Amino acid sequence: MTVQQTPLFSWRMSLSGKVAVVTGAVMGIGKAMTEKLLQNGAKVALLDMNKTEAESLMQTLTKQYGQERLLFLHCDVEQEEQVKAAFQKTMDTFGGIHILCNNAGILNESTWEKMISVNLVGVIRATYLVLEHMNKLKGGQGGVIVNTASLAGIGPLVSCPVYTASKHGVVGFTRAMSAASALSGYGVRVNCLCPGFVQTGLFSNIPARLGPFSHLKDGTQLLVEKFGIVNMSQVVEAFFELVTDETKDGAALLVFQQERKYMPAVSVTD
Ligand SMILES: NC(=O)c1ccc[n+]([C@@H]2O[C@H](COP(=O)([O-])OP(=O)(O)OC[C@H]3O[C@@H](n4cnc5c(N)ncnc54)[C@H](O)[C@@H]3O)[C@@H](O)[C@H]2O)c1
Ligand SMILES: CCCCC[C@H](O)/C=C/C=C\C/C=C\C/C=C\CCCC(=O)O
Repeated sequence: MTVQQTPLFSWRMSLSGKVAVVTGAVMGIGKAMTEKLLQNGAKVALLDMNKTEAESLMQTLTKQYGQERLLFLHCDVEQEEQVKAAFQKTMDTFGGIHILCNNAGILNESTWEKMISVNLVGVIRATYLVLEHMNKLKGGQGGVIVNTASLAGIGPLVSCPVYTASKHGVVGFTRAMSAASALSGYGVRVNCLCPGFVQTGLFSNIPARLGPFSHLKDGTQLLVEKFGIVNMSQVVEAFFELVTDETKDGAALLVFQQERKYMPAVSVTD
């Protein structure tokens, strides 16, 4: 990968000509990530289940960035064959995959097994499948994976125990997978993004999403007031740092309303 040295010892990867895949790409945080990648010269494959939103987004993006840098692929991250086919189509169209953003996620404590399936199993599945293309030991060019976790990946969102579990799982998987990749020589960095509350579709109709814990909605509202709402631009800047800063591997970047900070790694061997 092309790197440029910038002050303060950070190594920035240029995105010009790089190929990125974003899951959950047509709305909310995934859409903002997609736009940031395009603004910085990447080609992007947008994977999502929502064909209607995809259609209008693709029209807008095509006008701005050109058809040759874009690909929409209808894909449910729960479906192994769809994810495999989407990566293959991206390889065939753009000739490689350098960046994977495992962003697709849902919040519904009533359908909790599905939530684990999308939020955690989906991330693991896409990671293993993309490594078939990215892993330097398998002829790939290396790359970076950024998983969208949440502040609920490092502390409890009490009204959402299973959502919390799914995001703690994403943080744990990120850290261990990063170390496994480094020790194995895959040439793939793995980081995760942990935003606070962000104004998106997921952050709406909250009481209904809490299912058996809808009676805890007032406490949730207090937590929202305590943490505040994080602007999408802050989320996107944090995401961009995790993608481009070559020194970040196994990092969990917390995004608060006023600041962003890295969660220190905890060692169990010291
Ligand atoms: N909004 C927040 O407050 C917040 C905070 C921290 C983390 N997150 C996380 O950010 C990620 C994006 O959420 P958002 O807030 O942008 O939500 P959103 O609902 O606005 O967007 C989610 C996107 O994912 C897609 N999607 C859902 N299930 C899918 C599946 N099975 N396969 C493929 N695509 C699927 C949807 O169609 C949609 O385009 C999620 O992982 C979420 O947990 C959200
Ligand atoms: C019901 C709203 C759903 C939004 C989900 C989304 O992922 C956002 C969650 C944001 C914050 C709440 C989660 C946990 C807070 C607990 C601890 C944070 C610890 C912060 C610190 O250690 O400094």
